[in-house]
Amino acid sequence: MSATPHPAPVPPSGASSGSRSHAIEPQPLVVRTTRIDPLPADLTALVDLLPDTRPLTWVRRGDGLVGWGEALRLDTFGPGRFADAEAAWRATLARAVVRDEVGLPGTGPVAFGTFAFDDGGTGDHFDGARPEGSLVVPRVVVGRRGDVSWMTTIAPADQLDAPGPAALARTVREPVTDPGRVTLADGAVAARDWPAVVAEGVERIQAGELEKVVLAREVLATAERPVDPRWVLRRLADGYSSCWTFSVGGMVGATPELLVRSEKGLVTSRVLAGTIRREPGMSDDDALLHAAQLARSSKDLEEHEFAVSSVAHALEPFCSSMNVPDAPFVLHLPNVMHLASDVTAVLDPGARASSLTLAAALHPSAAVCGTPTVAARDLIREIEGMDRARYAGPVGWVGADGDGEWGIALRSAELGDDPRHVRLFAGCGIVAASDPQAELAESEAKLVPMSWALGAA
Ligand SMILES: C=C(O[C@H]1C=CC=C(C(=O)O)[C@@H]1O)C(=O)O
Repeated sequence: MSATPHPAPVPPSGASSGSRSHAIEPQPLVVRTTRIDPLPADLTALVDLLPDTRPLTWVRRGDGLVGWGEALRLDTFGPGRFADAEAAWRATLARAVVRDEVGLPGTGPVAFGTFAFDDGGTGDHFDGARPEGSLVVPRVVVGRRGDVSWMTTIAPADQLDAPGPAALARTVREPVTDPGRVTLADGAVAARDWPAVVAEGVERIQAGELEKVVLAREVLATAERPVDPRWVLRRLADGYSSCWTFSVGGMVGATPELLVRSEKGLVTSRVLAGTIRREPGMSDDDALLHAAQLARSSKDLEEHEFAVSSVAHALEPFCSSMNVPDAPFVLHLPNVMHLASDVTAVLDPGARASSLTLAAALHPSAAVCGTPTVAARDLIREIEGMDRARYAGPVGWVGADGDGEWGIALRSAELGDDPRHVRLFAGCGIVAASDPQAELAESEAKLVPMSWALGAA
């Protein structure tokens, strides 16, 4: 096992140590979950609890988890980034002392995680200095599921805080600030040059090297004032409430794509691929016409089929039965519509697979990489011209029993070390019939949630 644990110092608000410590054996964690009064029902209620430092978030339609502070961080590197994280999480749990008075998914010990798209196998970007995977165990987690709300406090045994609502009161919560004027600029590949990258992808597909590749681009945002992640999270949770709004390790976004949810033996994956733009102010009638056009588009249906089969194929070894819909439905979002399929399966108890194991097996699906996987990943490394970092990688949470939820970090951005700088990402599935200029327009539409959340659009 090669995870690097970062034991917490003694922070009043649970802030991270940020330093590396290879040899320190972390203290066992003491975990306590208690029920708290129902939280207000508005969408951003959970997000509004967050302090401004390194907020952890996984919320949808007002339910989910938020966390802060760092009881422990487990950083992993290279191709073993998932397996090492899983082993380190299990070892942490084996020594933990847990009192869970609620007993729902997301109560008890929880780790939020984020993983890089690429395994760091090759390339100039991978210098071994930046982890390709991180699990963060917060000091405080607040969760809500329907009308049940809870709080979990997690602390190394030698740093116990008073549990329960007192932990909320102790949190230093600065007022949420807006980033001021935000300007956008080209990233590693300029927007005007990106269609040529797509054209190269199309050519390679037409030459028979592969069937589908997902190519992405970045846009760099510079804000007048430091970007407060809570500003972005609130707006995303309000404006994209059917998506999963996340914030882990500086990656923030509102993803419509659920890589996997594993809950009490039932596995769900929402697979998306195939997109049509939704113009601002489009009438409902026009939206329906667009939806019908998307549902009939052979190019989009082909793109979608690759993604669905990659998910079904990856889940199969872990499941005793599976339902793969015959045809996709159209998912309506404020900026785009997608072809979507909800794949459901029953976990084979003999496989003993956690949600993290399933996420590792599913990643990278053809919704973010391509078909065949290795050829597509190699082409991405060769022609995309940027470091995806954690864009399009798994992001989510895992609990003590291995159940959890992992999204794909899409419609996302990376908050920089300089808090005024943000990298926004968007990618498009490319097949033989793709048109580079139309893909550029599609990527612009996929950038809308983050640029809007920043106030740049
Ligand atoms: C890669 C992205 O979207 C994927 C998910 C849904 C639809 C997609 C598409 O139609 O190309 C992409 O496969 C992205 O948003 O950056």
